[in-house]
Amino acid sequence: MPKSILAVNAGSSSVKITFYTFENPPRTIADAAISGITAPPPTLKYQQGDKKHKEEVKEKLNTPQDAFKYLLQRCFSDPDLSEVASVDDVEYICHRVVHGGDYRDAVEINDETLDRLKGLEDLAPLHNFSALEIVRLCKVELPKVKSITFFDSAFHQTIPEAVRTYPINQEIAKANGLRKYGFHGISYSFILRSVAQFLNKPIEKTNLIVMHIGSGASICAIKDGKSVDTSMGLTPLAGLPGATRSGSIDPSLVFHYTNEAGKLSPGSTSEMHISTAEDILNKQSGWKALTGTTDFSLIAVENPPSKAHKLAFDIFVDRIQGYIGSYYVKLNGELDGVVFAGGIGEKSALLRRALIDKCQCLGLAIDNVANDKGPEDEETVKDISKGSSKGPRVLVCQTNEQVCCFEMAYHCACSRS
Ligand SMILES: Nc1ncnc2c1ncn2[C@@H]1O[C@H](COP(=O)(O)OP(=O)(O)O)[C@@H](O)[C@H]1O
Ligand SMILES: CC(=O)OP(=O)(O)O
Ligand SMILES: [Mg+2]
Repeated sequence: MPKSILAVNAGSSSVKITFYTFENPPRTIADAAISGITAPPPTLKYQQGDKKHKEEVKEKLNTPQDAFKYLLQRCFSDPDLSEVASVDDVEYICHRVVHGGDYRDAVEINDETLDRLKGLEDLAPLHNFSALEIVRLCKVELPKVKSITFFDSAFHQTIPEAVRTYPINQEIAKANGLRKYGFHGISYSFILRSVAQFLNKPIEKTNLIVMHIGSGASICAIKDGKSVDTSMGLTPLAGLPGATRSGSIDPSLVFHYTNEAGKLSPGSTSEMHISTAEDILNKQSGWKALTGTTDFSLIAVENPPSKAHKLAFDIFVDRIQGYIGSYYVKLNGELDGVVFAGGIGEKSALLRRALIDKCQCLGLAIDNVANDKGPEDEETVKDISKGSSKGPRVLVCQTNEQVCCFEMAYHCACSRS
């Protein structure tokens, strides 16, 4: 029986795993995810063949490693899942890691690379910590399986110097790696490839403005198939607001917020050096601070339940509109399409309509019926532009970070054998 490849996407509040057959083209064997680790009880979503279900998890899962172990066990013990009955059936584990510093490519994990990645943990403690804890766990508990890490930041290594450099003391900036990195790159490369194919254009001639908007939200300007700017920065906090993140604010706000802000947060461990300010801006801001909910589907409604919900919606539209205007100019108006992706981008017709209405001056227009319908389950890219529109296409892309990790691992494996 061919071995499988396991792709892992660990977030601060969720862990998703997918098993694929190690063959070309790959076939999904099973998909499992735990969400709500930080807001118990956690929920399990499991899909294997036609079997699909969702359940509340009774066990206590305090960390992403607990969730990962639970998911593995759940898959290995499923009598219908004979293709992955134990670790012996796994050839590679591909881990999505948000911050890869200066790494341009995927990295195979060994003592040296793991040490280098540890050095990056402070730059994205909220994201990298959980992913690397799972990498470490795999190294100890599944020592025979090769782990490869794929970085969200790698796609943005093409961002020009004047865009990625912060105007601060450059010696300090270089010594501490303080620059714009940008994230969601695994998703952007999947979207770029899918959209270029949909538009029947070579990737290296494709110009797009892509939004990956979910609980974490960012936007990217792609020129000739390369990232030339993105809204996230040194960390995933910069740019657009999100479920619990403030997005860009005046940095001085930190010093006026509370006098506790600069101290280590009570949630900080000896390995996660998070200040109260980082904790507030990353975990206690965004939709949660404005409305009490982190669920944008309760905010993006025709009749918002409160003024605060309406304000949260309007803030999001305003910030995205600002980036679209700026990126349109950066791309010299030579734009093939504007693409919506991520949980909100793929599911909220209301957000798409409100935003495109505000960008009409760029020639963007949508077909309301196509927009309301959104993409079908198996439809990766859907065109929702108004038929008569001569402007750039408006598209929805159902992104898939897991499959992208798999494809890269497959590519690495093929090029080595
Ligand atoms: N119909 C909808 N309308 C608006 N927002 C939605 C809808 N469905 C899901 N969402 C939002 O999508 C978010 C999840 O997006 P996703 O990209 O999956 O998140 P993550 O950043 O955790 O990977 C949810 O928090 C929810 O707010
Ligand atoms: C980079 C980032 O913000 O990731 P996520 O949206 O999964 O939190
Ligand atoms: Mg995500």
